[in-house]
Amino acid sequence: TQSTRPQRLLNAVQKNATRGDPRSVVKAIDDFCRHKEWAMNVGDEKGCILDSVVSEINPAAVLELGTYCGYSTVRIARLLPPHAKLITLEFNPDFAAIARQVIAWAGLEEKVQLVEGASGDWIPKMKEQFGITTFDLVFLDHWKDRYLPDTKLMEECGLLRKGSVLLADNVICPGTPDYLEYIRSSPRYESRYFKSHLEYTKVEDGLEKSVFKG
Ligand SMILES: O=C(NC/C=C/[C@H]1O[C@@H](n2ccc(=O)cc2)[C@H](O)[C@@H]1O)c1cc([N+](=O)[O-])cc(O)c1O
Ligand SMILES: [Mg+2]
Repeated sequence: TQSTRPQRLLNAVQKNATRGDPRSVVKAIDDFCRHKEWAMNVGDEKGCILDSVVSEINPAAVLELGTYCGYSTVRIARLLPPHAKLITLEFNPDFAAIARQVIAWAGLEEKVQLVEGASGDWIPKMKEQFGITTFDLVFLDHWKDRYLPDTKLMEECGLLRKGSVLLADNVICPGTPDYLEYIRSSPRYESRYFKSHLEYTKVEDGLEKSVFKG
């Protein structure tokens, strides 16, 4: 049977990365996507911006929307302090199965809770299911038309506190125009655009960092 791209990406990790070494897992995926098959990971260039935002916040509770193969999950989790938790939501069970193995290869299972299902269903259940009060950081990288409804849902569910940071991938390419319009015009957020490039290409893309004012 034909393998899928996520399966080939996992094979590249298992072949080229060292177990328990998150940096080598990140490098193996970037090498695979740059030289073998493009895949929609945040990538190394935008990944460095992600790293700096995570390190600046030093978050105890992180939510990632859109795990895919677990590339950004590993990038974020490797920087978290002990006892910090990253909850990552993945809708596609095949992607989730691959991501679990990538996260395990990096040795980060203790810090990551991968939850299968739709963000719209799970966001309202975060508090009761996972004992979350608020998230210090949310990384949005799932379906682009879900960024805005899910942000409004997180506000309504009281999952954001004064100072919570939303970091959104792909605000230029593929683009999230309704989200950008909302977040940049809302008095409840301080937003800043980090110009970069679409992963593994020269096309412009960037990350929007938005701090919730409460
Ligand atoms: O489309 C993009 N991303 C959509 C990601 C979607 C992921 O989020 C999951 N999800 C998890 C929970 C949900 O509720 C819904 C989906 C989906 O099952 C998928 O794993 C994209 C596209 C390009 N591109 O160049 O075309 C570049 C990028 O960086 C991108 O992120
Ligand atoms: Mg993306």
